[in-house]
Amino acid sequence: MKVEVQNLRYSYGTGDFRISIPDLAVPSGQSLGIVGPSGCGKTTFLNIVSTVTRLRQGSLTLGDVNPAEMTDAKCREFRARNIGYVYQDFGLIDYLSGRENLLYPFFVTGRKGDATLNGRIEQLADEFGITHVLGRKPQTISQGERQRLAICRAMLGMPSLILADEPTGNLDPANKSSILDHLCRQCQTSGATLIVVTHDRNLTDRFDQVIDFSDFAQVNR
Ligand SMILES: Nc1ncnc2c1ncn2[C@@H]1O[C@H](COP(=O)(O)OP(=O)(O)OP(=O)(O)O)[C@@H](O)[C@H]1O
Repeated sequence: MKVEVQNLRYSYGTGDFRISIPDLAVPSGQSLGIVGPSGCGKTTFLNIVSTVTRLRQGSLTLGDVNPAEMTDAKCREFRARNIGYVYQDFGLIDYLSGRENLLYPFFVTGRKGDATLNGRIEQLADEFGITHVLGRKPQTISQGERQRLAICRAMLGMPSLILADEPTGNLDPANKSSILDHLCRQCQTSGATLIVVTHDRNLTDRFDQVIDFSDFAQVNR
């Protein structure tokens, strides 16, 4: 899914933070790495692209869809079908097992019982080395295992866009590299567009383009 942004301006109701992006495009199937200091708006941008944060100024186009023309309910459905999001804090639900966490987003689309989906869980869990945590609750597994679970959840529905906020932040250097390679490879195979926020500039050579968000943000402190 092609992601295109033009003349985007965003600020929160409180605070001095402002972001302004004149023009940014990620062609379908390509990858973008976002770098920049803490607080420069990387997560804010992912939330706008995911349609969770509604844009008030400028335009965002996802494939041939303009989210500004859609209701919140339509955006929610669009998101569930087309976008996988690896949250910075993982966003796993404590009282659900690993497997239930993977399936949770599919309640929205009614695909929870889908046999293909269940088969893909086994395959992804094997590839990401988390088969042993599928029956366990998030608080009983390691940070790195939680992170890999969150990545698998984002990839499970074969979305055409994957947004990942520091997806390797809690992993050791060898795992960082291999998990990111894996994420990029999976996206290449499925043709998904990938946008990754990272603080680690050693990892950015994998992406088709890299943008430093300090060029876009204004923060008065
Ligand atoms: N809900 C909110 N209301 C007001 N200000 C906010 C809100 N969420 C974030 N901010 C501010 O907006 C700015 C950008 O935040 P954001 O989380 O997008 O930064 P970031 O680049 O992802 O940071 P980090 O690398 O630390 O995760 C920060 O100054 C933050 O304090």
